[in-house]
Amino acid sequence: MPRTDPKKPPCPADACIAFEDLTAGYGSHAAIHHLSGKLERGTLTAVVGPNGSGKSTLVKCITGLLAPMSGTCRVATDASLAYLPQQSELDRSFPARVVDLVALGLWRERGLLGRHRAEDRRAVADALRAVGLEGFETRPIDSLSGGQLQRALFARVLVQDADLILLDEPFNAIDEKTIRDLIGLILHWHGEGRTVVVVVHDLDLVRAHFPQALLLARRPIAWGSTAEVVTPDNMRRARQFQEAWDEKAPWCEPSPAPVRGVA
Ligand SMILES: Nc1ncnc2c1ncn2[C@@H]1O[C@H](COP(=O)(O)OP(=O)(O)OP(=O)(O)O)[C@@H](O)[C@H]1O
Repeated sequence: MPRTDPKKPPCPADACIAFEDLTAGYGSHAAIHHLSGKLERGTLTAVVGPNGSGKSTLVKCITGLLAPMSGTCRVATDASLAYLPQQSELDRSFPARVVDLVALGLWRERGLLGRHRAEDRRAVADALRAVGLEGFETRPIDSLSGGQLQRALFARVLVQDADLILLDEPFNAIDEKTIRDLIGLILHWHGEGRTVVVVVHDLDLVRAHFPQALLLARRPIAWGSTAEVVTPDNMRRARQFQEAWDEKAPWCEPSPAPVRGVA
């Protein structure tokens, strides 16, 4: 994991995540190029951009699941991390009950096979209540609707009690009521001073609820306050850049345009 590599300089004190000329991707194929900047502690940031613009790749870099091709991605060493991947990456056929799925959020404290204490069972019950899934404890996860599964996954994040929360497209194929409830949890986490990073496609949601935004199109297009980043002009630039992207281009060409609003 980048954040535990003793050869790398530590994350700046006010930052939860710091990128320095980060280029990342798969094999020899880069999906994000030359990202520099930092996310301050306690911020709520939406990562936006067209399909294939590198949003999930960036989140995977932050988790340490993907190592940079060049540059660095550093996470504060004292920040515990909770990560919710896209639902499409989850195996719903895994034979588990809702309560087991949520209790997985405690694995750091208890280990995967550790016995759960009364306080753990309380934490899981509280989390299920908070996401509106009281009474679903023994339901097999493959019997849940998409929205109910997302609520259960948010309950797992709740019990993780992490300083840094990364959510990859948590509102995909979810109804409006569920989105409202999940947004409420995200705002609550932000209010508690946690750093929250969410990949979001719905720009109305971003404008309404996210103070900060990072707009990607294989490279950073804009980063800063949402009002300055999610503008028609920037969205058009992102689309144009993404559509003009040459998959066979050398992966390390410098960014041709300045990035506005980078911290
Ligand atoms: N495991 C992988 N192996 C090879 N290429 C990948 C892999 N995952 C993603 N890519 C490629 O990296 C690029 C960026 O993908 P990424 O999933 O990060 O984009 P995204 O912005 O999250 O897209 P979307 O909005 O469609 O979810 C795409 O060209 C994609 O095909």
